[in-house]
Amino acid sequence: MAQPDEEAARMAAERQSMLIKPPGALGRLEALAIRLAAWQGTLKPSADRVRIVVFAGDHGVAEEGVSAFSQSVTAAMVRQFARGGAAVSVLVRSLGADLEVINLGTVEETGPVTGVPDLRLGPGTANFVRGPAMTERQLAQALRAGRDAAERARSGGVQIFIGGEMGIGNTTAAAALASALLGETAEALAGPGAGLGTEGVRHKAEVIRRALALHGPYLGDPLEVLRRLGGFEIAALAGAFVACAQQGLPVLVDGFICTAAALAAERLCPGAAGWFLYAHASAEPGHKRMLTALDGKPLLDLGMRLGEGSGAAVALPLLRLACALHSGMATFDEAGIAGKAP
Ligand SMILES: O=C(O)c1ccc[n+]([C@@H]2O[C@H](COP(=O)([O-])O)[C@@H](O)[C@H]2O)c1
Ligand SMILES: Cc1cc2nc[nH]c2cc1C
Repeated sequence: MAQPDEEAARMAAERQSMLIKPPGALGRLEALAIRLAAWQGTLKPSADRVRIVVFAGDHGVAEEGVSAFSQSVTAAMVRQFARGGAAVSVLVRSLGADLEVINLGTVEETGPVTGVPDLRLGPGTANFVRGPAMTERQLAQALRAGRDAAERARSGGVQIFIGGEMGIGNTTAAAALASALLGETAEALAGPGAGLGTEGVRHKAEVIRRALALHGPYLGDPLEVLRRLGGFEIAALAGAFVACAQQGLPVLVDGFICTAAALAAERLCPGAAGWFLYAHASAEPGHKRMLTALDGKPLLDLGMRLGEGSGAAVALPLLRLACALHSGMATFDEAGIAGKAP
């Protein structure tokens, strides 16, 4: 695991105390700048070079009727990511960030989509109510795809890594995964996802309960939990997040599904979460429990529940502004302003 630079953190904290403001007056933006300084090993950090990697995949458990949308939406959205019409496409343009989209296995073929490598590991995962979601080989390949994306980002000079996901049914997989990892009930983690009503959420919790009963004896090992209950995109995110932590590349974690992947990453590689920031509180009710388990305090709470990395993209300007204030403000000495009253 990479280690943050504590000397850079100390110097950044000292600089914060010298800037022309009452100590602490910039609230959490101060701690954010200091953490980025420690992660980047520099007094004046920046969050200019950012990459969003969206992993897409379909879920066998969708056949249980756990989503308000049809699986064809997953492939359709992959095409939109590339064509520029999706929310994340607009956000990356607006932020000047890079976007990578990786199809790990949609039910519908997307056809050739410019700029989207087709790493399909199958036509979606298997239905985990009947057996494991992935084979060992599929899990290894998904983890590898995530690791490769993190390594490309690192070697490309990216300063902040954002993972995104697209997969109809993936809030069921994320809830099942988190339920197994946290020892929480299915009811505590099942929510509306992309748009279920009350009865739909009740059915979704029942489906998760059945899956947990089936896989129960094998849920002691986080890798096996990921293989049995996860998804291609969730495993890829977990692989990417572990690799980011190992290389010292900070991660801005998006919503419900990405946080489930962050939880899996922390269980696979304890200490990895030391490199994660949580962008926002998803409207999906179970998200809070995952954040509590990770001791994560989201930056924003806008009621978002889109995925695609969109919540992280929306939070990115806060990181940039924290860095700009930290680097650009004058110190009391420079401004010739007296400090505290004698
Ligand atoms: O990121 C979130 O917090 C979030 C919360 C609810 C839904 N989503 C998105 O909605 C899709 C999954 O919803 P569902 O109901 O099909 O499981 C998937 O493509 C996610 O990106 C995302
Ligand atoms: C249209 C649509 C877009 C999405 N983007 C991420 N998840 C999504 C789910 C749906 C249904």
